[in-house]
Amino acid sequence: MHPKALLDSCSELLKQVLRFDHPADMVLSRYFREFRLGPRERATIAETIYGVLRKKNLYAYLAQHGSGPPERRLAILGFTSDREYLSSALTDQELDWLQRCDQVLPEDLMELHRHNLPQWLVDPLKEQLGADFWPLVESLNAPAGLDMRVNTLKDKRADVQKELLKVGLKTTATPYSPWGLRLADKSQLGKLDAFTRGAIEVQDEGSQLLALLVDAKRGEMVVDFCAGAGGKTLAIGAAMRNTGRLYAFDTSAHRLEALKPRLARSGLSNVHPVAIAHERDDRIKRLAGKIDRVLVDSPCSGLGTLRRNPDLKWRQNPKAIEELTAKQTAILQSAARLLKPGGRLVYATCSILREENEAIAEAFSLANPGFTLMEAGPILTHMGVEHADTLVRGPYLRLWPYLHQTDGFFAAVWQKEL
Ligand SMILES: C[S@@+](CC[C@H](N)C(=O)[O-])C[C@H]1O[C@@H](n2cnc3c(N)ncnc32)[C@H](O)[C@@H]1O
Repeated sequence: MHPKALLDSCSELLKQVLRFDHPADMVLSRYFREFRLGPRERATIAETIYGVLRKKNLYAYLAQHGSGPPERRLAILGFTSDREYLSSALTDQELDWLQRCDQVLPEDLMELHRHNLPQWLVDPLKEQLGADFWPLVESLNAPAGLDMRVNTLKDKRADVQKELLKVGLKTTATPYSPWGLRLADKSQLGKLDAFTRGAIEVQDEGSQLLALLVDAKRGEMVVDFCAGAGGKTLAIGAAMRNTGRLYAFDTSAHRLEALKPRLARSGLSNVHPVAIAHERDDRIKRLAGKIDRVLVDSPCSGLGTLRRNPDLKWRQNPKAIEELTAKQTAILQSAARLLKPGGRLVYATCSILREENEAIAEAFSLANPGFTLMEAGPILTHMGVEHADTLVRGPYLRLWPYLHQTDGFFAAVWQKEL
């Protein structure tokens, strides 16, 4: 594709994405389904769009001084291909403006143009993190790597690693999860034999650690309350060695549908997907007091995944967070009723906000004296996770991209009294 056409595609897509009517990945997949492009062109377009979303404050500021349609100026600033290739698509005026942009020094910029966050997010993050605010910002504005979980029901991690190396994919064992492999470069895994036979699934190391906290055992009754497309369900089902009964609940039948082909690949037959109407559904009431372990991977702002979904920081707002926290409280309270005496409850999010994490857990502990908060660190150590003490803040699991190279995750664990 000629660089001029590629830049035009980026500008057109930015116009749609920056309306924030739909998630950016949805807009991109629709575009790629409509226009058949090569893998390099798709990568350039996607990275340019994500690059602009990551640095929207800065680019909008620099774009004020250029000429031509604003989306084109943003696309030029975020364009990920090499400068020579880009230059061949630009007018002399644009080249001149771009050169002036290159000369702007970070120390001359206002804070808002350096952190590229909406102000409502800056204050709570600074309060929570102090001097670590800037390392966090830097990590959130960088693209994420690609982690996989090895399905230990089918293969050993070391064997899969050797198999992938034979087809030219160099991986390293993830430092914390005993199930994980990390790819140095992003690759398409869908056609690999290891993928089609269910030996690997794409899953962030942080998500793997959440499934490890459940510590589901052979023969148990387990509920994944917000199973979605089943990322954690598959990990828990394999940990149960395909025995017992694992219910995968979700209010979205559509998301549960996406679990089915993954289940077929995984070889698991202990998983029972159930679409529920809401968290007080009658089907849940029938299971009250019968379940050994419950994972609540709660709907949340997703702000821990900004490396992969940078549009979320522009799509979320304080009102939406408030609504989410009410939902999180209600779901956790309902899910807790499922547990047997002595059972384990895990509440998790992929948010970095205290409101969706510690605040929900603290309120639950206060309202439910029959549940004892457990220390996440020793549980993870018991599960074979090295350096688990570096993954926690107090009793809670707290993962950060700048510290752990995972998405941002939170988890709290309770035991119901005997
Ligand atoms: C964070 S996502 C789950 C991701 C999934 N566990 C995974 O590992 O891929 C949260 C899920 O909660 C579901 N959800 C929202 N409200 C719910 C409710 N009241 N009860 C159960 N699930 C709900 C959403 O449909 C969404 O799939």
